[in-house]
Parts: sequence; C-alpha cells; structure tokens
Amino acid sequence: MKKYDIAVIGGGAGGLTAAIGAVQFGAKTALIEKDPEPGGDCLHYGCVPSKAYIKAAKELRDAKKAAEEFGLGLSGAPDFSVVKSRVQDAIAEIQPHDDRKRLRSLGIDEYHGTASLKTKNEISIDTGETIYAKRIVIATGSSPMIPPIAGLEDISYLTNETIFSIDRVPLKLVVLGSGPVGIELAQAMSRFGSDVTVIDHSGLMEKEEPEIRELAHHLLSEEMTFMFNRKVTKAQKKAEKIGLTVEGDSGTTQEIECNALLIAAGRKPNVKEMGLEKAGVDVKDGKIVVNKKMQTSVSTIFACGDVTGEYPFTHAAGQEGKTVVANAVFGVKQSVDYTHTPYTIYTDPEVFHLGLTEKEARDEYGDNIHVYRSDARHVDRFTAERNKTGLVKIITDKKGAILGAHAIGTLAGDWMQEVVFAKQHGHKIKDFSSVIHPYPSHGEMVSKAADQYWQKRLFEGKVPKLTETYIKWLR
Ligand SMILES: Cc1cc2nc3c(=O)[nH]c(=O)nc-3n(C[C@H](O)[C@H](O)[C@H](O)COP(=O)(O)OP(=O)(O)OC[C@H]3O[C@@H](n4cnc5c(N)ncnc54)[C@H](O)[C@@H]3O)c2cc1C
Ligand SMILES: NC(=O)c1ccc[n+]([C@@H]2O[C@H](COP(=O)([O-])OP(=O)(O)OC[C@H]3O[C@@H](n4cnc5c(N)ncnc54)[C@H](O)[C@@H]3O)[C@@H](O)[C@H]2O)c1
Repeated sequence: MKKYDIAVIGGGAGGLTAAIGAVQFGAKTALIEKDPEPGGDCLHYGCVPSKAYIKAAKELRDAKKAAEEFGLGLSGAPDFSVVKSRVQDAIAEIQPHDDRKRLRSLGIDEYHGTASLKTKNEISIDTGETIYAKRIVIATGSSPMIPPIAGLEDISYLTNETIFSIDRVPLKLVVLGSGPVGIELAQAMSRFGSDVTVIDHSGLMEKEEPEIRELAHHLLSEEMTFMFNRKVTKAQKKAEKIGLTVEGDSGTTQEIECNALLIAAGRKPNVKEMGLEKAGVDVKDGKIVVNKKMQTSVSTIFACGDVTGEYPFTHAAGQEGKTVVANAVFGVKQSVDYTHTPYTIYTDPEVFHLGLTEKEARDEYGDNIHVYRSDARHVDRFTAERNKTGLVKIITDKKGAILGAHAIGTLAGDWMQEVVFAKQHGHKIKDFSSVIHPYPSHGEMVSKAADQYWQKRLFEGKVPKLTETYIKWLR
C-alpha cells in the first residue's frame, strides 16, 4: 500500500490549494479526483463558465443599447454557438493550471477515481487501489440541491451542470431560486433573448443591505419577472413545454408554462458514499462538521470547501485549503477567519458584501456605530458614463474601524477591494480620504463615503467653533 503524509479527496478550489500547498512544503502528497481533469465546479460548471456567460450577455446588451441610442440598425438573433465556444475556450485556457500533468510536475501523485474512506488513515479508490495517509483532506464540493416537486422526475430540467452546454436559448425560461447562481444566470439568459421568470420562496438578496436589495430589485425587474414568496409544487411535461404549478403564501395557485426550467435552489455538500461513518466523521445537516482549524471530528481528517457548507465560495475554499495546510502539515493550530472575507454577486450592476450589515452591527454594537454612504449620482465617472446607479455603505465602530462595507454598482467587486485591504489591515475610515484616487474613477465612491468622516468632524464638532474664534481673533 502506498503511503503519504497527506491525501486529498477532490481536486476543486479547496483540494487543489491543500494539495499544492502541502507538496510545496515538502509533504508526500496524493490527490484523488473522479472527473477526467481537476478544477471542480468553479472551473467546469460554476465561476468560470458563468462569468463567460455574463460577459457575453453584457456585450450583447450594450451593443443593443448603443445601436438604439446612436441610430444604428441592429437586427437578428445572436449566434449562441459563439457564447458556447467562449465558455469552452475560457475553461480550456485555465485548465492547464489545474490539470493532472501540472500536478504530477509539482510532485503530487494524482489518482483518477472515486475515493471513499476505509479507516481514519486509509482511502479506497474505485480503481481497486487503497492508499494510506497520515492526514486526509476531504474536499469533495457540492451539487445542486433539487427540491421535492411532484412530477420533476418526469421532465428534463437544467442545473448549473447542464446550462453551459445548451445549444439554443429557450424562448421562455423559469429559474427556480434567486440566489447568486439563479440571479446571475437569469440576467445572462434574459440578455441572450430568453423571457425569464424567477421564482423564489423567499425574496431577493436577503442578506444584503435593504437599500442595495431594493435598487437591485428595481434594476433587475427591467430584465425579468419575479415571483417571490412562491414555490413550485408540481411540474409536468406538456408537448414541447413544461407546465409548472406555482403556490403563493396564501395557498393560491397559478399555472405557468415555459420551454426550460433551471433549478438553482441551493447546494448539497457531497458527503454520500464517502465512508464517513466508517471513519467516524460527523455530519450535521448534510455538511461535514469542522472546527475552526478545518479539522473534522476525527483528528487525522480535515475538510475544506463547499463540503463543509461554511462559506461556499471559491476564494473561501482556497482560504480554508491554506488553513488545512498549516494545521495538517505543520500542526500550527491556525484558525480560519471569515471576518475579512468578501463576496460579489456578479449581476450587472455588481453587488459587493464585506463583513457586518448595518443591522448586524447595531445588534452587536448598539448605537455605537457610524454609517457612511455615497451615491453614484455624485461621482463624476458614473455621470460621464451615463450610469448613475450605485451605492456604497460603510459601517464603522465609534473609532472609525471598519465593521462592514456594502456596494452596488458597475464593477463594484473590483473597486471595493481597497476596503477589504483596509479592513484586514486595521485601517480606519478616515484613511481612505488621504489615499489619492485618480480622477475620475469609480473608486471615488469609497473616498466620497470616507469624506463624510471629516465633514462630521470638521463641521459638526468643536472644530468649527474653535476656527470661528481664531478667525475673529485674527481680525
Ligand atoms: C454557477 C455557479 C457560479 C459560481 N460562481 C462563483 C463565483 O463567481 N465566485 C465564487 O467565489 N464562487 C462561485 N461559485 C461557488 C464555487 O464554485 C464553489 O464554492 C467552489 O467550487 C467550491 O470548491 P470545492 O473545492 O469545495 O468544490 P469543487 O470545486 O466542486 O471540487 C470538488 C471536487 O471533488 C471531486 N469529487 C467529489 N467527490 C469525489 C470523490 N468521492 N472522489 C474523488 N473526487 C471527488 C469533484 O469531481 C470535484 O472536482 C459558483 C458556483 C456555481 C454553481
Ligand atoms: N458570485 C458568486 O460568488 C457566486 C455565484 C454563484 C454561486 N455562488 C455560491 O454558490 C452558493 C450557492 O448558490 P445558490 O444560488 O445555488 O444557492 P443559495 O442558497 O444562495 O440560493 C438558493 C435560493 O433558492 C431559493 N429556494 C430554495 N428552495 C426553493 C424552492 N423549493 N422553491 C423556491 N425557491 C427556493 C432560496 O430561497 C434561495 O434564495 C452560494 O451560497 C454562493 O456561495 C457564488
């Protein structure tokens, strides 16, 4: 039996970070991946193809808008095969960074097969091999959660695993779920030409600041129909179409038809048939239970990424993978900390989220907080680009330390990154004012919010009285 210091199950964002980190620090490392090539959901069915869709969809939308405004004729339907090739090209270009050849070149023993735990130190691979490892890392990711809907098994529906290989844009598309997966794809499909309806049993972007949620709702409603607080109870095949029974909170039902149904109702960690019970690894609510060191209930076994359900983003899987390396290879007892971990919802405009919302901050700090805002209407770059929809909200404690930052606006995920840096490195809100932002940039949204700190200090406190006295004395 081959023996390793570390064996990683799953070659997605979390597993690759753990395996590459471990081998680079000198650990004898194995990685077992069931798919032909590593890369996981993010590369094959998630971040990369969805961002390729989003970009192509935005280009089409901008072209249409520009054609209308400048009086140019634009007609016909887009050739969807171009969109499909863009997705394939993006995956193909990134794949070599994650592929088996590269892993081997780094010194990782890679296995192609489905792995499960045999004991707390042994892994069985369905190729018939068994390997031993001092430490095991489970990074098997997640799959689309399919809600129990009567008749669903008799129709063919789409998920994130199939939507990127469709050949035609459905005339009418229903998207079940308005989370990041559902809403990003709903907007892209609408821009490709689908008539899109989004159904959700709660509301839109409920974790976001109310004013950001409202603005997003207003803008996105121009491109799709929303049916909130509703659920689909029945699905049936109707010749070339799909019939759906939609139930509201009050029990009222409505029948709708579509040409395709995309299910984006959340994720289910991949824990099935993993032999977790054999090794004694605890699972709660379908997720592998880990402590802050990403260690499971078995001291030799760690887990990272979507399979833990902690923070299901690629960058968080990477952050957790690094924590695993520190703890499993060096035994340094490092804890994962999501306090400074942001995320962006890549709708157009983008929605950015970091740390506490105002409500969460008030729950924790009472009235000992300050809220600073800016609006794209007062930032010249947005005005010049005829795009005045954007908001920033930064929440600090009494001393100006950043507790949370939230934004909506074109490319907000990019220009809000300076707030992540500032928060993580202990800078205060006032520091943004002294950072020079080139004029005119979107990033002025941040400095304009921070300028309010000085306005408050200079024009509302003791300072104006003192300067008044000084000026009088000068005369
Ligand atoms: C449509 C969509 C868009 C997304 N966009 C973003 C985004 O823009 N930004 C962002 O941060 N996140 C995004 N995400 C989330 C992101 O994709 C996940 O958080 C990330 O992929 C999780 O990484 P992971 O390593 O945990 O799992 P995965 O990347 O899914 O990797 C798990 C790997 O384990 C393998 N595996 C599973 N079981 C076994 C087994 N028994 N044996 C061997 N191998 C196994 C799988 O084949 C897979 O390769 C998106 C997700 C979706 C669905
Ligand atoms: N931009 C990004 O970073 C990005 C993009 C896509 C996905 N992701 C990650 O992937 C994860 C999963 O995203 P997601 O959108 O699949 O899940 P989600 O859990 O965020 O959203 C699922 C939505 O479906 C709704 N829903 C669930 N069951 C339903 C039902 N039976 N009927 C009607 N509505 C129902 C929920 O109310 C929710 O709004 C996210 O948490 C995120 O971490 C990130």
